[in-house]
Amino acid sequence: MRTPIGNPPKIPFSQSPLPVPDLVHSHSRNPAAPRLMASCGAGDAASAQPRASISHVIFDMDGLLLDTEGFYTEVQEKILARYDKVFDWSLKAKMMGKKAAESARIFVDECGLNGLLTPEQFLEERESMLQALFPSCTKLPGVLRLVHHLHANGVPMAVATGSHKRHFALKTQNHQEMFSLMHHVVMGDDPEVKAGKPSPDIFLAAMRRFEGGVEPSKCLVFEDAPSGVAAAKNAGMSVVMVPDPRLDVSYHKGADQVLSSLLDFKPAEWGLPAFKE
Ligand SMILES: O=P(O)(O)OC[C@H](O)CO
Ligand SMILES: [Mg+2]
Repeated sequence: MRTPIGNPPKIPFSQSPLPVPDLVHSHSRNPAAPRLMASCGAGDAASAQPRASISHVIFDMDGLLLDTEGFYTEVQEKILARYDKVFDWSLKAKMMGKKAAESARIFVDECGLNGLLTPEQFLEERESMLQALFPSCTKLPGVLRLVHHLHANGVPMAVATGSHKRHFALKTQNHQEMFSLMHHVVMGDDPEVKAGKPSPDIFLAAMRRFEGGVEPSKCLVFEDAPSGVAAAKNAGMSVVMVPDPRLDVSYHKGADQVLSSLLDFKPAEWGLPAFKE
């Protein structure tokens, strides 16, 4: 019998103890799956006082701009199956968004593989499978519309990804036009990024590279991972979370806003130019 890893969520989405969650069915990664959308704090309506006065935007990449998280899951499931164990979303939540070496250490420790597999062997083993999958990744719903809208309105944008340079090149090779609209990209192997998310390093580095100087309170981060949401808050920034519906809702509470999809994002709520519908 296979051994589940970690502690699978015990609270189904429909019985969440969090306040005022709305079930939404539109625009999800998997249209068949209802998704949870929770709004925290003031400013739900575009006509109300903005939640913040945002001037600059920083996007996470994996699982937010590009649909690559499923590739990591698929490959890690294959590796664990060899040890007669199953990969689950409580482990996924701990690994996602982190630098490769950090998430490899978590994988080995949490799965009880010490003595059987080193983090380095894990990374080596998954590498060829990931390299084959990355170039086929697609953009997530609402990404292009939002990036084009912000660019057309002169809002400076950057990307802050735990991904290292080689993987970034493979993932983005078919999305050059979109990435060319970013002012800059900061990757996990950048010398200024001493520690991965949830450290604020990567978001602070991304902020410093904008021209003209900008304060954290003027930056809005878009993230899908719990570690990324924590990193943005540790950097003193506002954060919109667009989580996978399989992620337990307890991970939503650090975010300033939780959306089902970027298609649900309303720029005016954040003091940004509204979409012209
Ligand atoms: O989510 P990102 O873009 O920070 O990427 C982190 C890892 O590469 C994948 O979880
Ligand atoms: Mg991510």
